[in-house]
Amino acid sequence: MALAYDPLFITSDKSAMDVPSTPPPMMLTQDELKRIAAHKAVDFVESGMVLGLGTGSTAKHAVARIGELLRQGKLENIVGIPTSKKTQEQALSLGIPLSDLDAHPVIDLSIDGADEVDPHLNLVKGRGGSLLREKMIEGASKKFVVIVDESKMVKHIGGSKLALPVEIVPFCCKFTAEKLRELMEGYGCEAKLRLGGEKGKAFVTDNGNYIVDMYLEKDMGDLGAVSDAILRLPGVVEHGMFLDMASTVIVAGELGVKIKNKHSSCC
Ligand SMILES: O=C[C@H](O)[C@H](O)[C@H](O)COP(=O)(O)O
Repeated sequence: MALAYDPLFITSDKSAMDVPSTPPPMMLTQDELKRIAAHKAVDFVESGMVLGLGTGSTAKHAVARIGELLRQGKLENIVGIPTSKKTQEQALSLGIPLSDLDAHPVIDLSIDGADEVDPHLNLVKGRGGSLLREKMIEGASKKFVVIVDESKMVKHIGGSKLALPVEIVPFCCKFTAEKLRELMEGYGCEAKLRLGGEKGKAFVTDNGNYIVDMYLEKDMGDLGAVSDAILRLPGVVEHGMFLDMASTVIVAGELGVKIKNKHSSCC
């Protein structure tokens, strides 16, 4: 059944977004909203581009769409740089030619989901465990388009009582988790080693590392200072705060699609 969704209701203007131009459409599922945001992002893709391919339940719709356009001959000469083994598998199954950052150190456009987005377009990512490769690839991108459903929009990242993931080396992981907890104690932090690996063991990232999920009770305030402090801890590989990296965030909600661009997004 066709969705009762008005694709023409797209705005990058806050005031316009606040006043819906169409009656509320029928309820869309979260997955339908994710797909709508993903397809809108793929409109930015042009033939000949080197593309960062994101990971997760939203990004998979973008990868599928890119595969579909290639198959239809509407896109040509695309090279994809996958941000995880899972995305690599999906892209290969769709016939998307793949490469890596060694061969393509500059990426034209990356498209990926996020766990949280604040009004300045700072992100939390990595609840799916792919934050390191994502940060490397998206950080090497001329344009980074983030795709989310409206449930991901928050006032302050990391303060939602959902996890801020930190990738750490497996060596003495409890020691590093405790150091993280101590560092973030002032924010009411609980630090948990992520499980979900074989036989209930630790979750292992594509890079052979572990993840500590930090649950914070308070907002972090100076995100840059917190980021630096986390990265200074020996044993930490990377964290899931993506500060000042997104060029554009595409938010799909019940009332339409909102496009937020860097430097014109705030408040
Ligand atoms: O590690 C996972 C990635 O950062 C994902 O992009 C993020 O967790 C958002 O995933 P989803 O689109 O499934 O909510």
